[in-house]
Amino acid sequence: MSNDVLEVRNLTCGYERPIIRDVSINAKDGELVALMGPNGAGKSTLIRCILGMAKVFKGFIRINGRDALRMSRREIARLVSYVPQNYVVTYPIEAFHAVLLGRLPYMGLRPSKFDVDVAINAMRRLGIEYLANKMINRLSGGEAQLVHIARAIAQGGVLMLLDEPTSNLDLKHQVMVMEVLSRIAREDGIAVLTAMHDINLALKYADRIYVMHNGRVIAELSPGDVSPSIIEEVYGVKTTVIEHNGRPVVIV
Ligand SMILES: Nc1ncnc2c1ncn2[C@@H]1O[C@H](COP(=O)(O)OP(=O)(O)OP(=O)(O)O)[C@@H](O)[C@H]1O
Repeated sequence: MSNDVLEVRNLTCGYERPIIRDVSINAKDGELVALMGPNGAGKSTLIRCILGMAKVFKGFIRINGRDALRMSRREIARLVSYVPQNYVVTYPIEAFHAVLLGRLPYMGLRPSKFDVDVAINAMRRLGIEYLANKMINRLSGGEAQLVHIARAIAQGGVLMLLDEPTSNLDLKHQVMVMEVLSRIAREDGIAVLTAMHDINLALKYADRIYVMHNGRVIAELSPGDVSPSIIEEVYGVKTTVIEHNGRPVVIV
C-alpha cells in the first residue's frame, strides 16, 4: 500500500506576504505528481515552501509523517532532493563531482567510498557515465539537466522536487527526463513532485495533476479527467481533448 510521503495541509506561504493560499496537496511513494498552472500561479513558491526556502504563514507540511517546519536544513536535505528551474552551473566542475555534491548532506570532510559508489550508480542509471569527466559548464542543456537529476538521485531521500525539468530541452530529452522520473518513482518507491508546463507530457507521465491558479490549487485531476473546460478556465485557451492509444491528448 502507498503511503503519503508528502502531506501539505491548508498551507499559506510566500515571501514578505503570502503567495500560496490554503493549499493542500499530497504525494505518495511510487507516484509522479505534476504541478501545473499558468506563469506566476505559485508552483515554484510552493516547492520552495516545502523545502523550507520560503516563509510559512499558516498550515503544515509533513514529510514521511514528520513536521517539516521543525526540521533542520540537513534533515530536509536527507529526505528531499531538488532540481531547481533553469539551473545553470557556470563554474567549471566535472559532471561526476556535480553528482557527488548530492551526497553533501551525509558527508564529513570528504566523500566515503559509499558516496562515490552512489554517485557512479546514479550516473549509470541515467546512462550518462560517459559525461563523468566533462566540465558541467560545457555540457548541452539536456546533458546538464540529466547531471542535475543524477545529483538528486545520488542525494537519495523519499521525495524529489523538480521545477520545470523539461524546459529548454529538445523533444528527445524531454521524453528521456520524464521516462527517467517515472521510472525512479516506481523503482525507488519515492514520490516525485514536478512543476511543468507541457500538458501532454504531464498527461502521459503523471499519476495525478494539481492545477494551480493565483496561488491556490483549483483542481486535482487524474490524467483522464482533463477537459477543455478546465484548460479554458485556467489558461483562457480553447482546446480539444482527444483520446490516443487510450490516453487523453490536448490539441490547441
Ligand atoms: N523571491 C520572491 N519574492 C517575492 N515575490 C516573489 C518571489 N519569487 C516569486 N515571487 C512572486 O510569486 C508569484 C508566484 O511566482 P512563482 O515563481 O511561484 O510562479 P510559477 O507558477 O512557478 O511561475 P512560472 O510558471 O512562471 O515559473 C509571482 O507573482 C512572483 O512575482
